[in-house]
Amino acid sequence: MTVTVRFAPSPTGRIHIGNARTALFNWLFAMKNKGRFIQRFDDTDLARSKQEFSDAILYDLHWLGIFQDATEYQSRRFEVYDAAVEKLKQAGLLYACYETPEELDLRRKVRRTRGLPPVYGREALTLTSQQIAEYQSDGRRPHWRFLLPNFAGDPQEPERTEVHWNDLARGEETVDLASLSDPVLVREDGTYLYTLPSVVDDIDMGISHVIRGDDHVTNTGVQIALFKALGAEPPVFGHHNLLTTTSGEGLSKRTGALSIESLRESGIEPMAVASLAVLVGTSENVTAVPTMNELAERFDPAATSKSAAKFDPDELLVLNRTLLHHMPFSEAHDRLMVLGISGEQAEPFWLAVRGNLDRLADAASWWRVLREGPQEQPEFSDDDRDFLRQAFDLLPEDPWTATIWKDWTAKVREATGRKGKALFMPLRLALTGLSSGPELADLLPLLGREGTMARRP
Ligand SMILES: Nc1ncnc2c1ncn2[C@@H]1O[C@H](COP(=O)(O)OP(=O)(O)OP(=O)(O)O)[C@@H](O)[C@H]1O
Repeated sequence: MTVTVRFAPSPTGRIHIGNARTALFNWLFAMKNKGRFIQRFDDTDLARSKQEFSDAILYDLHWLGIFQDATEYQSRRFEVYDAAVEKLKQAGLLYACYETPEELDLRRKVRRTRGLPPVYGREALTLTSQQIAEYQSDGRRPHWRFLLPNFAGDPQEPERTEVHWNDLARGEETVDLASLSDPVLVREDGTYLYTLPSVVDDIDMGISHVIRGDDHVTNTGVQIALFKALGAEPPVFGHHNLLTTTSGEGLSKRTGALSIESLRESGIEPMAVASLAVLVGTSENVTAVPTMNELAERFDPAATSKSAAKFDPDELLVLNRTLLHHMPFSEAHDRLMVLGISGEQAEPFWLAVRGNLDRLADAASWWRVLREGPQEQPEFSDDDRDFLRQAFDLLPEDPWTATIWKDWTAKVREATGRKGKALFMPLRLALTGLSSGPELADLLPLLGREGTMARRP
């Protein structure tokens, strides 16, 4: 069996870190199993869905390192859903209901006072043709409910209303269909709710594994019943825990909180985002994983905890630094070019500064320091200025060797008697204008003798 997974967001805003967790779980699962990844846009709500959001979601996924084998739009597939509706009607599994929301509300209240579960009592199944004609002449249009089976496909156990599945992330799961109303699949105005298009597409697109957030656990019972009603074998399901903000609030595309776009714009590396989005809320340690292949090796859907996990963007900065500190020049090359960092010095420069970066773009300010000198002239005491002049006069002549920094500072130490911070700090300030930064032993060869002498106070 070919493993085929899908990520199916509604294109109603930019995706957030929780959506990214779902997309990554699917992508890593496909990677591990040499499977296919289908990007499917749940855009049946034509009023709220926008093409610009679908495009932006693809952009965000590509930035993260997720590449789809196919892209599908539910809004282009209405005939397929209409055909499934016909099939269900023919089988007597989709029935017309005429109740208004107020009438349904009243019935629920009555059921509650009688101690019955507040589910739909299937009253529409017993409507006479005269009652239906009356509703229709009143201008009422039906909505359509799916008749849930009162046994989970097993004629030997007609009393059983429970649906069981072995969840990839949560293990054995059970939903009791008796606790649910027959779900509405088609609204009065003929539009579809989420359930039917999703199941029809999963069948049509050969989805073997449905991996998504645990906000869908209850839906799964109904969906398994619908797969069976449409004559298909249900896929394997996996429901991972949701991510929340640090204060425990849920995420929504509509608020824009923790959007992938905002994380990218704040200069975070995609693999820092992916590492935290996948490993947080699991029994794995959260570390910066440099490549998707390595993350796929660490990924285990069964390692997720059952409760929601807090996503702390401050943790991203730590992971970001670790990734940058080890990032090879070949990986940084193109982005450094965009920052104007190129030429022979680009590689030694990168190796010198990467250990000091919070964000890759910060390399530009170090490049400026190197090219133009300190951006702010430091104030020196008379003592330090005398010391610096003496030190710069001791700068060895060309050609320099790899040990130039060691050689120079040894001479300075000997001549001035200064050592430790008293020796290094004025030199660092004179060379860079800053009190901390990359190893001066690495910067000095990049400055060259001329560049270094130009910084003599
Ligand atoms: N906070 C979250 N943490 C993890 N996964 C989530 C989270 N929110 C949504 N998902 C998952 O993202 C996928 C896409 O869902 P959907 O498009 O409905 O996103 P949403 O953010 O919940 O929706 P909305 O547009 O209503 O804000 C689903 O599989 C869902 O389970």
